[in-house]
Amino acid sequence: MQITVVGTGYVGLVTGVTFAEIGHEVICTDVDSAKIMKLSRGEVPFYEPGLQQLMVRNLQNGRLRFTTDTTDAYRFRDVICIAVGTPSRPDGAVDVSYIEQAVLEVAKAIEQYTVIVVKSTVPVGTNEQVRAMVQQHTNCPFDIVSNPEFLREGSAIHDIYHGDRIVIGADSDRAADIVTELHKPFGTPVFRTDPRSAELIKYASNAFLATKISYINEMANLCEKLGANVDAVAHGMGLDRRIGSPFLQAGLGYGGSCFPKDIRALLHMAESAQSELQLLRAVSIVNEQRPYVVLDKLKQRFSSLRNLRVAILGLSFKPNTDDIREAVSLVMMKELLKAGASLIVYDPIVNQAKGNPVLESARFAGSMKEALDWAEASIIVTEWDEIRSFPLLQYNQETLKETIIFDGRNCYALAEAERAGVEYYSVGRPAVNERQPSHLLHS
Ligand SMILES: NC(=O)c1ccc[n+]([C@@H]2O[C@H](COP(=O)([O-])OP(=O)(O)OC[C@H]3O[C@@H](n4cnc5c(N)ncnc54)[C@H](O)[C@@H]3O)[C@@H](O)[C@H]2O)c1
Ligand SMILES: O=c1ccn([C@@H]2O[C@H](COP(=O)(O)OP(=O)(O)O[C@H]3O[C@H](CO)[C@@H](O)[C@H](O)[C@H]3O)[C@@H](O)[C@H]2O)c(=O)[nH]1
Repeated sequence: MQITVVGTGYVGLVTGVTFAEIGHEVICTDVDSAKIMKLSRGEVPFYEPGLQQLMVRNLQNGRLRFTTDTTDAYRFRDVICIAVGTPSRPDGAVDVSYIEQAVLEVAKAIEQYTVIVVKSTVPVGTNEQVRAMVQQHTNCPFDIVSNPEFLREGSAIHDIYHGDRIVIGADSDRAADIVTELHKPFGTPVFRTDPRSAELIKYASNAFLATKISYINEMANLCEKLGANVDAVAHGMGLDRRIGSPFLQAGLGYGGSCFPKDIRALLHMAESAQSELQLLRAVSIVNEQRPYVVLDKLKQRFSSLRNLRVAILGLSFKPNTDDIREAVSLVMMKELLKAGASLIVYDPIVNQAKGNPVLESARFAGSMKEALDWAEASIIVTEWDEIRSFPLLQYNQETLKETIIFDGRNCYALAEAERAGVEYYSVGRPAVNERQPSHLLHS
């Protein structure tokens, strides 16, 4: 099929490249001309494992191309997928202006029956609004299909090939058949429904996953009071197939470009519809407290954080991505700087401030060792493989002094910390080699 993907961010680019890989003729377009130039040269502007290789292969075989020319991109296509951003407004509502702008350009350009697929995460009712907008600007026949995306950053290619479902929200059987056909080579089960339900499935799914995370994080708080181990609790719970083990990893909570934004959006949608989502409100509050749970441990250990040298290990909102949107590392750094601490940061991929004011106030280390050499306390924020597999024994041996470890992602077994003789604080588990509060280390 002749496909166009609008927006070359994490979703758009991965979608375009994988559609080309399964045999479609794909054009990707973006308003950001610098990005399009970069992509045309075969350079992926962000870090996503496996994407570069797949993209270059499809550029070379001619099934994939990039352009800023919207007439070229929209005129004679079977399917146009919209994958532009839908950020939060200050009140939590979704800013759909990028969708509106993209759709307007599509409506003005199409010259044959076209299926317009909305892949972006959009509030319930948006697909209907989009239909009305397109109708006003074209006499061409068209259909709108809601087709929310469920990929995760860091494992996006894997997720596209091994998805649990493809949701198709359409009023037209003809359009739903085309979108089903489009995805057929992936072999993923298809669920067809109406557009409003499809739109809500996306938000309800993200909110449910976030609920699992906040639930286990509250259990972690309780474990600390009762002397239980949250990793054992999560494991034992997850063995029940009705519960399942994914998304029960306690820690610093969820961040990223989706969960926080989508939960704000769902709360806003519910409020506008005079429907109260009490559970989801609590999920969000629990999540906002997570960085402070670990920061409080630091405050208890050191009576003052002033001039304390702290290493932040991991900056991205999760491993295997360079995305720092709503990353918990930024909240923690801001609070530590406010308390007068000095920071060194290390992340295997995020190695510059990217114009972020919080990151600009920290020193970047070129390696874990450099960060540990300098720091008196280390906070594990993102569980990159390199960070989680760093031998605990080396924390002290490398530095020839004691580095107190605050592990926000429970990367190490408690027995390992005991064996290594390190002073180790994690989440929802007893402390190892706990010492009394002191100023000594940084006096
Ligand atoms: N990031 C994820 O993992 C993920 C997963 C599932 C769903 N989503 C949803 O998918 C959507 C896109 O997310 P993202 O993270 O890929 O966004 P992104 O911010 O990384 O990229 C969006 C791209 O759209 C481009 N754009 C904006 N207006 C445009 C227009 N009129 N024409 C052409 N291009 C335009 C921007 O320049 C940018 O390159 C959002 O609704 C998001 O909630 C994201
Ligand atoms: O047990 C867990 C699992 C995740 N997280 C955190 O939750 C956040 C989100 O993680 P993840 O869901 O793996 O990454 P995303 O790329 O944000 O993907 C989510 O958001 C996307 C955008 O909507 C959806 O498409 C995906 O299905 C959904 O998983 C990260 O900060 C993780 O550290 C935990 O704290 N504990």
